[in-house]
Amino acid sequence: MRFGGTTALAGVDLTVARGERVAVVGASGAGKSTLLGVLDGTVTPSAGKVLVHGTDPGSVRGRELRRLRGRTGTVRQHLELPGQLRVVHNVNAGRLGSWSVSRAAWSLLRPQGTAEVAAALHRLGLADRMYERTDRLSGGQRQRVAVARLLVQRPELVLADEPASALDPALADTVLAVLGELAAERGGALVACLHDPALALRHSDRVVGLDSGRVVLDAAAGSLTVAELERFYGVAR
Ligand SMILES: Nc1ncnc2c1ncn2[C@@H]1O[C@H](COP(=O)(O)OP(=O)(O)OP(=O)(O)O)[C@@H](O)[C@H]1O
Repeated sequence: MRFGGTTALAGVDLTVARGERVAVVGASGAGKSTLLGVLDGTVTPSAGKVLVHGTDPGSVRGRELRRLRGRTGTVRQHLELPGQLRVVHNVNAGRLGSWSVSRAAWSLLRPQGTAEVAAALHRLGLADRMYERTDRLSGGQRQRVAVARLLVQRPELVLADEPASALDPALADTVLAVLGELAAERGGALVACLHDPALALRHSDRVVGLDSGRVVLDAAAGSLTVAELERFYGVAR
């Protein structure tokens, strides 16, 4: 993947299998977010081939593309949750793709499927925030709303870009555990970019390390130590 004169990903050859929880690690600018973008179809690779759920996203259109996209869910680093909407609407946005236009429109007046929204928020410690305006929440609370959105979407492939960056250690563990469970519920996979080496090792089966867009580490999480991983973040302790 090239952006003008910058090579963000080069020669990446990677297969993620069902049931895997993969932590993607690497220093800032290593290509982690670009890799997730290529997987969820928001970044079109300048060369090479990507298959998601066995399909090249660039080869399908219309309903087939929407169905394919519905099977992948992403929590982004700079998530854009419309602040003026209440939490319930932002969570329900996760399943707009599976609703009719009339149901989606009606839901803005009378929120639909609130039991599932409440259950998702409860899982993330936000049970009492369902009808609050999203812009009244803290950064960490908004991050969890974005995760709740994935819980109601129920994707098979769960992609997360620093999903715990604004959270305290206990909540970071909760969110990573919930994301792993979500992928497992559909027999899918979790691919998460994580800056915290200990968190990455606790919540992944496999660690993929990027350096200047290349895969320089691909190992079982159980075979790595926190100290070894810190090297990939340029962290000196
Ligand atoms: N839309 C873009 N336009 C131009 N360059 C880009 C774009 N997106 C990424 N890049 C460049 O590609 C490289 C990889 O960026 P990427 O965001 O994937 O890194 P990262 O590992 O996710 O970093 P961080 O940990 O800081 O989020 C960087 O050099 C970045 O400047």
